[in-house]
Amino acid sequence: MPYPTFEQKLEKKIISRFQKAIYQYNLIQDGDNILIALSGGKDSLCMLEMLGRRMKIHNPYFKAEAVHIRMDNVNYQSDTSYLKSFADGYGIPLHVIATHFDFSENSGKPICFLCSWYRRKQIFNLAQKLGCNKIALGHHMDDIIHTAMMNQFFQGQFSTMPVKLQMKKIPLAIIRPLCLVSETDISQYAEMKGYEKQKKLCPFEKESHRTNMRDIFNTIEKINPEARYSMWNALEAAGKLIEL
Ligand SMILES: Nc1ncnc2c1ncn2[C@@H]1O[C@H](COP(=O)(O)OP(=O)(O)OP(=O)(O)O)[C@@H](O)[C@H]1O
Repeated sequence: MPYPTFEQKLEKKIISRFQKAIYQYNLIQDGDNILIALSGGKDSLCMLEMLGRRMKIHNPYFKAEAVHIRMDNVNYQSDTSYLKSFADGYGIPLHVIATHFDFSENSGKPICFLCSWYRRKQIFNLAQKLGCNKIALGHHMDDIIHTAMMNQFFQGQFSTMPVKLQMKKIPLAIIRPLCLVSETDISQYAEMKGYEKQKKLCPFEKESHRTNMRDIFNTIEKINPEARYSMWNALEAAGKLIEL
């Protein structure tokens, strides 16, 4: 039998990490109705592919729909016809919602915060309208670790984005099925599968604390290549990965 190629090994690795997350953190159960948040970036495309492939196996048995939010007054472009046909390829209907927010709103909050808040609001509204009990977001392991670093260094808290978060007031949970997958693996996979890149990125997306954390963490990983697992274990031991 021929040795598996790099591509085959990468695909197997991503699938096995995705499955491990589903079982280890009990992210998906029989009968779930999941709304997949699809930005059009590599992470949420990969998440949709993994969920779509898993859905066909019927173990666990769940249904899924997807949503893409377009901010009309932010100058970026996503190819919605590509996103529709991508989701369609896995039998997942895509809802596209156009919305906008008021830049002049004098709340003192940064634009990225406001944009993300309005986007989340639309996603939550649609999930409730469709009777979904879960929303899947495409954050990966690096996102979760960088957030933990930011919270620790800027907020004085040891916390992060949980892999599963049950809302207190509404019957909805947020899940992050790519939580055990690294950004490098997703980038290589996206390249290998020929995922289309977004046409024009958001003009407000620039240097941020998140970019700084990524650079610092890259340096840490050069010193200790196991650092991410150490950080993950610390978050797990402190009960920061699940909020029920
Ligand atoms: N416009 C959007 N419509 C629907 N979901 C979104 C949108 N923007 C972000 N999301 C969801 O929130 C997650 C995190 O968003 P973030 O902005 O960090 O990711 P991104 O860099 O835009 O794209 P991706 O994570 O897909 O590569 C996304 O993975 C996706 O699940």
